Amino acid sequence: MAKLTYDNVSKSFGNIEVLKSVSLDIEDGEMIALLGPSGCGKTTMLRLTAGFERPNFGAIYKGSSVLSDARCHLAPEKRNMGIVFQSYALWPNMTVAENVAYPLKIRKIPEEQMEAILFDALDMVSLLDFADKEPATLSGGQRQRVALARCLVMQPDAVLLDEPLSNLDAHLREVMQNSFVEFHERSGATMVYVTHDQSEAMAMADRIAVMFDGELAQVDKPQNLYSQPKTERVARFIGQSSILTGYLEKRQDGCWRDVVVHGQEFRTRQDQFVASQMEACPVSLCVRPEHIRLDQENGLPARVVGSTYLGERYRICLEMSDGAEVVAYSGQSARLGSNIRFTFDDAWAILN
Ligand SMILES: Nc1ncnc2c1ncn2[C@@H]1O[C@H](COP(=O)(O)OP(=O)(O)OP(=O)(O)O)[C@@H](O)[C@H]1O
Repeated sequence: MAKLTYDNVSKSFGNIEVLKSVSLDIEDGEMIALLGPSGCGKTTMLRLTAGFERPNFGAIYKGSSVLSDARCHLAPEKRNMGIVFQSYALWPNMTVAENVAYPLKIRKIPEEQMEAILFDALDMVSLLDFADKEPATLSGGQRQRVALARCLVMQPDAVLLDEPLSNLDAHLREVMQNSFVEFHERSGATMVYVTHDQSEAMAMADRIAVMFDGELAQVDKPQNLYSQPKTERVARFIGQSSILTGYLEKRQDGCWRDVVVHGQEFRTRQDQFVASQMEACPVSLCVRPEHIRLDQENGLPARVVGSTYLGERYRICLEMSDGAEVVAYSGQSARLGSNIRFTFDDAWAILN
C-alpha cells in the first residue's frame, strides 16, 4: 500500500486544459472519491495515476518514488496498481476462480501459493461458493466482485476504480457500496474511486475531492463537505441546499454569529474567512432542508411552489419575493401557491 501525491499536476488535450495545477495527497490506506460533474477531469486524473496518460506539468508520486514528472514516466504495468472499470472485463470462457487467478498465472506464482491467495481473495469478496461458476451466470454485482478479487490478488499498492457501480441497479449499488467498504477495511488498500454519484461518495469515502472544471474545489470528509462547504458552488453541488443572501452583524465571541436576512435576525456558523471579518459584511448562507422550519406566522415570507411526497417526509419547495428558491423537509404537505413563512436553526456562512 502507498501514499499517492499529486504535485501541481496539469494535463491538456490539444488546447484544452483538462486538469489545472492539481495538488493532492492521498494517504496510505485511504479511500478517496473523486467527485464532480461530467467532464470535470475525474477519469483523466485516474488515467494519469494509472500511467495511461502523462501530465504536461507537475509530478505524481507513489510513496517516495516518482510515477510521472518532467523527466520520467513509469509504464502502467510497472506501477503495481489495480484497476476496476464499470465494464467488468472478465474472460467469459473462464470460471470465476480462473478469472481471479489469471494475473497470478501470468506472474508464474507457484500452484500451492496461488491457491491460498485465490481463496483468500474470493473470501474477501464473499464469492467462495461461486468459484466454479462462469461469469455469464452471475449478477452484475457478483461480476464486479470478481473484478475486485482479480485486482486484489495482485496485491496492488493502490486500487483505482472508475465508476465501478454505474451499470448496476439502485439496490445492487447499495449492496455493492457495503462490499467496497468491507473490502477497503479488510484489505487496507489505498483506493481512488471516481464517481459522479455523491451519495455513493458520501457512503464510502474517507474523504471526497470535489472537482469542477479541472480544479479541486474542496477536499474534505463527507460530513465537512455537507456542513461546511467552502464555496457556494460546492454547497449547491453537495446535497440539497438553499442559498440565502444575508448580512453578518459585527463579530462577536464564539462560533455562531448573528446574520440579518430580509430584515430578520438569525444565527449562523461561519467559515474561517468569514470569522476573520470583524466588521459587518454581506454573505451567502447555505441552509440545509432539515434545518428549515415552516411556520404560518413567524419568519421569512415565501410562496409554496412544490410539494413532493418522499415516503418518510415531504420535500417542500418555496420561492421568496427576490426569486431565491428554498427547499424544506416537512412531515406535512403544503398547498401549492399558498403563502407561508419559514425560519432556520442552522446555517453556514460563505463569503462572496
Ligand atoms: N484522450 C482525450 N483526448 C481529448 N480530450 C479528452 C481525452 N480524454 C478526456 N478528454 C476531455 O477531457 C475532459 C475531461 O474528461 P474526463 O473523462 O476526465 O472527465 P470526467 O470528469 O471523468 O467525466 P465523466 O464523468 O463524464 O466520465 C472532457 O472534456 C473530455 O472530453
